[in-house]
Amino acid sequence: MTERPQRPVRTPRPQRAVRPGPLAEGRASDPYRVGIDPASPVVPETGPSAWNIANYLTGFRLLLVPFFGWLLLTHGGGDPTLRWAAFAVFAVAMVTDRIDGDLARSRGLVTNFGKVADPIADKALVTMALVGLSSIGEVPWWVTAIVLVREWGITAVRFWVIRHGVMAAGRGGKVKTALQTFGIGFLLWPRSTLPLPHLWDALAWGLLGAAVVVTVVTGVDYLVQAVRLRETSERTARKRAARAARAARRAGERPS
Ligand SMILES: O=P(O)(O)OC[C@H](O)CO
Repeated sequence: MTERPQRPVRTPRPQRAVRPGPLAEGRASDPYRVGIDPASPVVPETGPSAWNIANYLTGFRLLLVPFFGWLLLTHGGGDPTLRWAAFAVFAVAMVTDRIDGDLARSRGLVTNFGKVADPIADKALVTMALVGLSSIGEVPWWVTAIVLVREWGITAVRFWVIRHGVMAAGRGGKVKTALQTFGIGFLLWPRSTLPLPHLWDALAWGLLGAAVVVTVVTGVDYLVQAVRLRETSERTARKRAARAARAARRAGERPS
């Protein structure tokens, strides 16, 4: 009987390191966990779970959006009681925005999930308010369009750069949200039923006008930050280094 030739023994290939997803709570040293908000506290080595009280509050705020919309739009926005109720729900939602941010910072519950979900919840509420007010003829559609293009455009930009780092809400964004909140809040009031309606009108429109300006300015600022983040991130640096190494290898292989 002839002996079968032995098959060469294969050495196992080294395993590639698994990189956490962009929303995974990596270690503080993980370049994928870069936040560009200098005010953000450093996430500890083993980051907090995304299932925490601050993120529950963000989820609660999202759940309030359809209820708020229903209160605003029922009877074409003409029922003063429902308008006050819509205002109250809007105010509660915006107060939770403040509370969840404070809780996350004071209890070390800042997560990448929260940094992305929190602005989305704010935008959902502002979208419902402005679309609702425009559809009942109380805010011009062009104002709503400018604000929504900026808000959802910046959300898209956040996902565009997410592999390079989490672009958390900056100070300008927070000022913008405060101006929008107060402007929209006053517009939700049934002002014609109040004493001095012109005064409330002037206050509401002044605040909303300022909000629109800050909304656009901070939108441009975020865009600049996003482009800079993509150009200077560790991920881009690693890609550049790998490309340079490949080019050097190819140059070395070329016959002289
Ligand atoms: O301007 P943004 O997109 O960062 O949003 C700011 C947040 O709404 C602040 O809570």
